[in-house]
Amino acid sequence: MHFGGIYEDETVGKMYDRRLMGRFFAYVLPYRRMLVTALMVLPLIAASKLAQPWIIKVAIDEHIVKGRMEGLPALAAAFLAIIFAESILMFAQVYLLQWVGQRVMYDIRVRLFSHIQRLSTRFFDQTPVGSLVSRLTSDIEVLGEMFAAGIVTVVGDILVLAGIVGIMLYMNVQLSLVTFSVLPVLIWVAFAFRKWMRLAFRQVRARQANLSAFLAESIGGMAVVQLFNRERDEAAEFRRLNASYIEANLPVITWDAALYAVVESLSSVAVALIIWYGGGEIVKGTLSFGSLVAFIQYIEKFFSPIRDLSAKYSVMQGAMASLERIFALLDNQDREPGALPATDKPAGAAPACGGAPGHALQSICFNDIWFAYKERDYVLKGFSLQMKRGEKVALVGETGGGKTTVTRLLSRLYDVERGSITIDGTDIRELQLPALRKRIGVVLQDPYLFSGTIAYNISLGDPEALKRVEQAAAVVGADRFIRELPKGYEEEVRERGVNFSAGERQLISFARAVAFDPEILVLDEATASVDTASERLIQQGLEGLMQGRTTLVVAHRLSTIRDADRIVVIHRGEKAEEGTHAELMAAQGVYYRLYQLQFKD
Ligand SMILES: Nc1ncnc2c1ncn2[C@@H]1O[C@H](COP(=O)(O)OP(=O)(O)OP(=O)(O)O)[C@@H](O)[C@H]1O
Repeated sequence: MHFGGIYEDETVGKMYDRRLMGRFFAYVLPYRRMLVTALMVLPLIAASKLAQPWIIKVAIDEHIVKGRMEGLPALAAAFLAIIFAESILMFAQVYLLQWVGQRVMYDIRVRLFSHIQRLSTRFFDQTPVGSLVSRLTSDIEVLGEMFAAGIVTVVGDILVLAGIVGIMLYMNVQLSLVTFSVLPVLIWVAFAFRKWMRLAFRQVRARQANLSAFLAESIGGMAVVQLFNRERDEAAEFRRLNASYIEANLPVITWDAALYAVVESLSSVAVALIIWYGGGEIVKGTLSFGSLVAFIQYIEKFFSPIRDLSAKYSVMQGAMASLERIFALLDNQDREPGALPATDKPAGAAPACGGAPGHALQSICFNDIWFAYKERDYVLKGFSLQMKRGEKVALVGETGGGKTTVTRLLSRLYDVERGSITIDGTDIRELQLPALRKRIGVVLQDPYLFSGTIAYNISLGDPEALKRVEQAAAVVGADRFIRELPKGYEEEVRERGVNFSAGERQLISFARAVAFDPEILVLDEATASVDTASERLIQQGLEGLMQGRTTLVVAHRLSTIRDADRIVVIHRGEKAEEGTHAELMAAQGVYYRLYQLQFKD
């Protein structure tokens, strides 16, 4: 479980990665017009920032010092107008950038989700759901921050900085050089802090990942935690992870605060230098008073983007790490299997079940199939089974024997490694997945219900199935309890169907299978036992469900088994016995012993 280790490999990348940004840019490209508009506003904002101290300088030097009133109101008005224009431009720029950011996030989310939908069952076996959810949510959110935190406006900041340097040099070269003497220190500090911050961030993100993974598991398994009185230990573990997260944050806070303080005091030093040196220049008459005031204002405008640098830096770093993870997922090619061209028929796929494709005697044929989830660890070893159209075959055997696996292979959640499965003589690997899955209706061992109405859960939004909802519910006998619900078919199902009993959930999932009207039915009976009344209901439901369909059922209830046309006993991935209930009982083999075991009471 979740004690100690790091759950997710936390990659803390570079601040800027050309390759990643190049790929990311492809998503921004469709919105280039908006982006360019936002960028075009940047020089205007920079100009208005630069103009303000200049107006003050003119007001002081040309009017206040000289005692000339005329023109002063006009200057004040110009100052106001510039501030007003700047705020409008800022609004436009922030809005445009955020708009682009939101669209880009939307597009990446859609792309990522449809990519995930096409990944194979094996991929989902190996990937924690939590990590996929965070790819689609928090990782993409971080990309949005890149727009929100004004990374793009760094271009604007650079314009402002360059403009300030230019204007200061124009006003007074010597004073500018004196002021700029703090710059080497500033640059050194910024670079040194960046290095330290990067290490600290790595820790923070790793521990944050631990914390989220722990939460996902612990909240997901809350019922177990509560039933086994594990709250105290879970809380202790949470405190530990939480504390280690805070601990990792402390250096970041320290560096952040220190950077802020250092930049702040350097800017004060610069102001002090201006007053000391500039004051002397005024006395000597080589600098105007207005220029001195303008100098001080420019210096403040010079330092403020530098102060924000650390925040922008951390956003960029987070964004690079997120991009890395998002692209890694997009690059994952572990797709659901496609259809093989008929000529590529795998070896060993001879139609051993007899008959030519199209009119074979057997409906379904498992022909010497081998399969392993993990390399070489075979779960099925040369399993064969033939089923006639309309036949009802039950798979039984001890737990872990491979029964469910047989059903998964039939609907191609996984592909067989050796041997073949044919339906009406055609290898299922030659069929397109949607075509194959349209023919097979599957009832899973643990029926999964979505949040939505009952009608939605039966039809899953399929228009054809929707027409058959009530009829399907009636066939499996689910209509009785549904009709008693206050809103009937429109009753809301909460996440995973928690507001329904296990038996009701099963009946809904039976109705779902019927609504899709498949010719083949695969039924993995729930192992959980239900009370006798529900058992009878479910039994009746099953009969309705199986009517007229070729059915492969993983059976746990002996009542289901008894009237199966054939029973196949699977033992450690191999067929141990096959026959009707009566035949197998008479043989007194594995089935007989299983039966005895279950009925010994
Ligand atoms: N997704 C998976 N990844 C790895 N191993 C798996 C996976 N699913 C099943 N197995 C393993 O394959 C074996 C067969 O599992 P399967 O579910 O087919 O058994 P079963 O006969 O249906 O059991 P039960 O009666 O308990 O449902 C088991 O040993 C199981 O641990």
